[in-house]
Amino acid sequence: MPQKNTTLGEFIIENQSEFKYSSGELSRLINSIRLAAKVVNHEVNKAGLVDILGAAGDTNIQGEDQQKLDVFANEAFIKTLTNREIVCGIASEEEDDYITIVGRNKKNDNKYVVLIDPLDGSSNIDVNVSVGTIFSIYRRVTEPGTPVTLDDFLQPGRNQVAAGYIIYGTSTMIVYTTGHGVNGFTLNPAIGTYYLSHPNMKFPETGKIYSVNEGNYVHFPQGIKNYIKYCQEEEDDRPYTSRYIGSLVSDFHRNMIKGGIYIYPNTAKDPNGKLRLLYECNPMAFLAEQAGGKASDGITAIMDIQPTTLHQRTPFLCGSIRMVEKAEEFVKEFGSELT
Ligand SMILES: O=P(O)(O)OC[C@H]1O[C@](O)(COP(=O)(O)O)[C@@H](O)[C@@H]1O
Ligand SMILES: [Mg+2]
Ligand SMILES: [Mg+2]
Repeated sequence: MPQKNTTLGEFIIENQSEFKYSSGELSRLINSIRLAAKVVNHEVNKAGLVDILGAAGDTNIQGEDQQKLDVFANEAFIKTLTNREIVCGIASEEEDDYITIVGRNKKNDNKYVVLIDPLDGSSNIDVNVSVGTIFSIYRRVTEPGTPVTLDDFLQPGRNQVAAGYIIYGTSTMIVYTTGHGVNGFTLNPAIGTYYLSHPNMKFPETGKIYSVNEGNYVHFPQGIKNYIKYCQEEEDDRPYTSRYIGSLVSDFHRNMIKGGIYIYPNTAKDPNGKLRLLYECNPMAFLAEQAGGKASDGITAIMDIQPTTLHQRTPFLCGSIRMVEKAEEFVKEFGSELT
């Protein structure tokens, strides 16, 4: 068990050998994400004082109004990763297409691709509610020395070599996995160092919290409607408590610590769900499974879905294993079709 208060830098080095390709590249990659997260954290913490609140004036490929902080975070992560010569490609929620990084030596020999949601919970930026960054890392499938292709990004979640999130909340934390459990590190802002504060994080097997935007209830599939009614019944350990921050990272983080389920189903407005498979659902699913939880679209495990497009969406159920299993029972019995 890792020692509490180990710094993130020490932890990365100590655990490098766990990683089957351990040539230090992945460690350098995680270190770069740590650096970019500090840059973004610095801006988030003083958001009201600098011109970083509000819309940036453009829309992204999802048709969403980009917030200034979406654009700032996107640029910070892309710049930091590009300058460190460790990735051969980056895909982002805020970029229409993937970015090819040939590298200073123009040899395309870097081995990893990174997919990011630079700023998660954009609707909460202007109201000082916690937001995050989500990242997913794969080893490329194409030969090093050749340009990266879409195939390097459209890999099933099972192929992830690392994934995690940064939460910019009452404290700033990095929570990640390389397939050997989930660990959380808290930033000591006075000295700019992350310390291991949450070793070996585990989802409680069950919980009493459900997180869903009930404002969309009438547009939910019957199975999800019935599961929400089940959560609200006066029976056994129910009713559960409804908690919904509206930032996936923050709702996930709370549920992983306290036990709970997060649901964003398909709706009339979003027939394939709202959340993006590659840079929201896959990384959270990897963390969930590594922490003993579960993540599916109601029927199929998220990490078993074969992606077909960069920004594809999926219905998402994620959290404590017993709660996700129960919700899946309702989906199987009453269907995921829209009513
Ligand atoms: O406002 P809604 O429809 O409930 O959606 C909230 C969900 O959408 C998101 O904000 C989508 O992420 P982005 O902010 O990165 O676009 C999630 O963080 C959150 O869980
Ligand atoms: Mg998001
Ligand atoms: Mg986002």
